[in-house]
Amino acid sequence: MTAQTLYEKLWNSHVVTQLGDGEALLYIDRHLVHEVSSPQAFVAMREAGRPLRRPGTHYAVVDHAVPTRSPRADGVRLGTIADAQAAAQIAELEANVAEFAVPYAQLDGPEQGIVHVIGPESGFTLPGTTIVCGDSHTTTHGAFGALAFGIGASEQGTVMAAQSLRQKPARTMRIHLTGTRHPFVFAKDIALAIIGQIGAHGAAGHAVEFTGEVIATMSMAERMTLCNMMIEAGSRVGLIAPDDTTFAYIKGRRLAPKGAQWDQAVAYWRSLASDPGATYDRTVTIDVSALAPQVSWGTTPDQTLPIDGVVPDPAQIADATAARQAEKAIAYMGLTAGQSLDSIAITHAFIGSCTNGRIEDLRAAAGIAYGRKVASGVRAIVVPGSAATRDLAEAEGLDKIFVEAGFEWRLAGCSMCVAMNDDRLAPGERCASTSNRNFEGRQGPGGRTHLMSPAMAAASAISGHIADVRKFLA
Ligand SMILES: CC(C)[C@H](C(=O)O)[C@@H](O)C(=O)O
Ligand code: SF4
Repeated sequence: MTAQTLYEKLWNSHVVTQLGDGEALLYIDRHLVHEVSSPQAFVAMREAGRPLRRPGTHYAVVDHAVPTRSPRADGVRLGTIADAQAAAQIAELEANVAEFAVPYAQLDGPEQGIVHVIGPESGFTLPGTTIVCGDSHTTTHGAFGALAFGIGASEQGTVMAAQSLRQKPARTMRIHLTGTRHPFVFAKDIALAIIGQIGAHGAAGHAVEFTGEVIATMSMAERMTLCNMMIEAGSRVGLIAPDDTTFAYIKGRRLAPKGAQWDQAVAYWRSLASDPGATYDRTVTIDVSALAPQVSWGTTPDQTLPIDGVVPDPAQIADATAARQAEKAIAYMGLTAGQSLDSIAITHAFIGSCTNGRIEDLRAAAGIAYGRKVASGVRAIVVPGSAATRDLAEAEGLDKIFVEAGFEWRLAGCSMCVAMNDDRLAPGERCASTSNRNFEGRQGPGGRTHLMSPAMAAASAISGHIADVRKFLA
């Protein structure tokens, strides 16, 4: 048999039937649901008078609209949400999951959190499965060796009714990471450097698989950060072959296989790795040894440079379109060509999101915040990716480190990653952010976003300007 890549194995094992024209009917194992993208699909099911084909294969949560502060000490309750639109979205999701018997991570329950954080934490995300969600950052789950991708509202309805989707296979792209990184260069820096190099559409049409010795050194949190960001390079699929790190992460989680099933599962999961000699349509090799921490200066994630760089001069950019885009981005961002990136003053710092709201991210930020103070004039918020992450962080005392340093310690949710809840920037405000998108208005109309790692965002909060975290190395 010909050597297969991880992607090909996942694809082939889920094809129900070939439909012609290169399309296949693909079996969908699991569907994650959140309040923003799911309402239409439930309406369609209701109108068609259909039940869900396999209710237990869906898992719903509220994350985008939830406030991260509550007048109640024990968390957010529907009745305490002031924003009428947010409250309505959450109420609708709750009514839908009750009507269609979809398992639901309660708003005030122990598994609430960002959909891409709680999927893995609950053991819902498993290697070898197909996972979909009406959300572009579903790429995150590929870190487990699952074929996971974002889908639209009508496709969500199809999955609910038929447990399958028409799909065309993607081309394959291998991103091979070699070398040894600086201790303050994280998965986020590597992701931003990749996007900076290949462009915001550089992986379009491709399923990306990460390989190389750097992956072996990464925790699941870092692997998820990498895969999460691949949608910002245009790829709907980011993949990493499951290994012992993956299995150690999954073992014992609520929905993970147990007993003899566990052993069978691990044996199968091990077989998913790309075969020696498997070929990819494209390969990009990146040596991480010389990488500096990265920061975005513009309004697309590929407008990113090493922290020791300067805001580019559009006049020096040869490509006319890129030059125009740079000019527009510099104007929106209120920057000056030639200005050093580590001199840009900030008003906000946001540590959180499905990219960087996991316990490892909070530890990295707390390591920088410890014994220091947020600069005056900066509002810094730390938003755990899930209630479970928040509990774990509190058990480790991270909340105290943050609060003593002047950071606000919040409840779980998407928060300032996306302007769909109370946490947002006002026009002209500038944020050092650990999220994944720096589009115009992403964190609030007129707000300015600089993407970076949690350690960099903490260093920036303390410095009052975008700062090189390597200067904090004791
Ligand atoms: C609201 C949702 C559909 C959206 C997405 O698809 O990613 C959001 O999560 C985002 O990050 O922009
Ligand atoms: S944290 Fe941000 S990127 Fe992730 S699902 Fe929420 S809004 Fe989307």
